[in-house]
Amino acid sequence: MTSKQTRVGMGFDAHRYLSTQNGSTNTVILCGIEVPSTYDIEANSDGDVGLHAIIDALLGSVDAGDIGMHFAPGDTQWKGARSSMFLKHALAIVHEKGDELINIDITIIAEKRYISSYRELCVKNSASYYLLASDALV
Ligand SMILES: Nc1ccn([C@@H]2O[C@H](COP(=O)(O)O)[C@@H](O)[C@H]2O)c(=O)n1
Ligand SMILES: C[C@@]1(CO)OP(=O)(O)OP(=O)(O)OC[C@H]1O
Repeated sequence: MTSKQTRVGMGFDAHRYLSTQNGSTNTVILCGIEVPSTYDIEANSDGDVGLHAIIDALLGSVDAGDIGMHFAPGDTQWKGARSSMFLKHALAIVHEKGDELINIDITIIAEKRYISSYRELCVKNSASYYLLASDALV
């Protein structure tokens, strides 16, 4: 008989803000959705800090390294890449190892802009990537 183990992964990411010429039409990507922002995010990919942190947590939970080991920082092939693609890769590794995702808890630290009005959309959208009910992603 095999016993089931619960593994916990912890992820973190931080990106600098950049000024933008686009003014009020500018957006950044957060948990896969476009959020209006008067700043840009400095990144090689789409700079989705939310998904990058989750990807690190997923990879860490199954001892599969971190995001930079799978998608090298600065590699031009990832220029502007959507982070949902990186996430798909990390999830596939979790599933290949016979593990399943039960719950995600994510904290976004951003003094500007105030993002609570996007919270529900971010949760619903992120949960859809994992086929999780949105109450499993908080
Ligand atoms: N001092 C460091 C910092 C990062 N890495 C690798 O790069 C990846 C991306 O890191 P960010 O800080 O830019 O998010 C990270 O996953 C590491 O693989 C490093 O090797 N040394
Ligand atoms: C996935 C990568 C690929 O360039 O994306 P970045 O946008 O550079 O983001 P970061 O969180 O700094 O590091 C992860 C990188 O490996």
